[in-house]
Amino acid sequence: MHFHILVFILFTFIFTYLLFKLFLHPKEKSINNKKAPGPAKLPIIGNLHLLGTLPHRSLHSLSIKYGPIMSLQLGQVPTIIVSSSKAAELFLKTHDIVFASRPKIQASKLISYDSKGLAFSEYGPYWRSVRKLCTLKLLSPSKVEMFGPIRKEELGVLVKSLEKASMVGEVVNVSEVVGNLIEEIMCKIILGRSKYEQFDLKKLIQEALALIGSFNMADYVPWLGAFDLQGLTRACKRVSKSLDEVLEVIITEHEQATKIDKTHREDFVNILLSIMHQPIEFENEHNLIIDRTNIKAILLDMIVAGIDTSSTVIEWALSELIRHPRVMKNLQDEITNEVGNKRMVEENDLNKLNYLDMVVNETLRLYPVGPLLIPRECRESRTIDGYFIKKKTRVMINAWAIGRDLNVWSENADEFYPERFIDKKMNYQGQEFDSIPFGSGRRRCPGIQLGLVTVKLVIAQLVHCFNWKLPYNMSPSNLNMEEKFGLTMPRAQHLYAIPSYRLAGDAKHE
Ligand code: HEM
Repeated sequence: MHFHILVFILFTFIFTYLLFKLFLHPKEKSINNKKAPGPAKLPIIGNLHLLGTLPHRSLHSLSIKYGPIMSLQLGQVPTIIVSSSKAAELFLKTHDIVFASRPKIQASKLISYDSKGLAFSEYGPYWRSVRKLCTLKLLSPSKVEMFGPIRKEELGVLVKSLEKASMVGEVVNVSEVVGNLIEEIMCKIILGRSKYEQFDLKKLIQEALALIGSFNMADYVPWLGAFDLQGLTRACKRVSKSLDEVLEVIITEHEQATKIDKTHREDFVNILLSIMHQPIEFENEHNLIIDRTNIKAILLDMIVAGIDTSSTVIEWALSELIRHPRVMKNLQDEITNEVGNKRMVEENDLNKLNYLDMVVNETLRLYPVGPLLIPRECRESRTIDGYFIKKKTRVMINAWAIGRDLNVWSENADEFYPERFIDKKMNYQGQEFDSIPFGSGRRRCPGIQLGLVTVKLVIAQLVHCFNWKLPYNMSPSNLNMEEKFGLTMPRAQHLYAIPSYRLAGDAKHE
């Protein structure tokens, strides 16, 4: 019985699709507008089969054939892939407002309260208000500085445990300890604490990250979504229910603590609760009164966007430093010259460490954690560089390809060579397009400052306090550097290394 219904539905869709192709397509063509070049597509799936397991690499190869503005059909979604810095500037600066929206994806609808957070909400008064709120109240320079003691404390704990490991020559899973460190830091900043006996917050966050990053057929061939063939709809609903329960507990706990003690520590939950039920913005008579659902959606976005990003950058930087002893030595020398060898690095040392900046810029160029940024959606039909782009077209910016463009970065573009940034200062505020690890334009990352200070401090500390060598006498040049594709782009294999403590015996490290 069910089988017959399924066959009937499939035939109905295929029939509708063919009708659409026969009668609508010629009409489209008759409009004299040039489409960006792209590969031939298959019925129903379009070009989905060309993405492969590492879409940023497959799309880069295709762009060499079809050009920096390439047209694809992903299932039923017309898509433009942007693969050069010049083209990115057109989409993210010249015509930024046209491409400042996000497509609705199923995972964000189900997990992130119908996209009521920041990262996946469509462009408009709601997004503008929430963005302003997050930039001013949560991620401003003064707030980033205010959370400095949390970074210092957590990093101190890690250094102590690594010092113990170094005494016995233990092999450390660097990817795991860095991941845990960033999770601890971000959960304390966002939620006030990271450990809860009642539930496994870390596991839930990992599940949510995996679901938001997964490739869901429902987003590309919506009529297939009804069948939930990948089981992702069910998984999203289950994780969303558990996360909601957890957020309710955390918020209620904060509300009760505030009633008892007015001098509570500031974290994102408390900051947001202090403005609950208040209008946060008046714009063309749009008056957003922030409620509990808005707060939960914003908190979730901060957790999802804030944790994996920073830890992935640190993991890649340490891998490249271990692979390049010359660069590692230059960096350690710079830090020792500024800080000495009797104390740990402090946050206010960071602005004197120019070589560290270059190492971080080079890591972000080669390993942008969001290789295709977060997809954009075209808000109105527009002709860009002679190519007609229809309203609702999805736009993906291949930041990975842009950072490795031979025309911009010369023939050694694939090499880790921080010195290329000696005369090229990067501030990621939307002026440069040769490397765009934080995106650009209105939707660029609002957590740049928090991300950069965390990444720089952790890298500086770990190479200042320790020398690192690969286990089992592995040669640095043999370290596997393959990546995995997802919401972020981490190493395919965890990084393992042996630390040896290098500060003076009486050095202070708290
Ligand atoms: C080194 C660390 C980080 C990197 C490399 C990074 C990268 C990115 C990228 C590529 C985007 C998409 C931009 C676009 O579409 O143009 C983004 C968006 C975003 N990031 Fe970050 N990010 C980092 C850290 C953070 C942190 C620490 C937070 C907050 C706790 C954060 C919050 C967000 C949010 C909320 C968005 C969505 C913005 C919007 O759509 O308006 N990020 N980030």
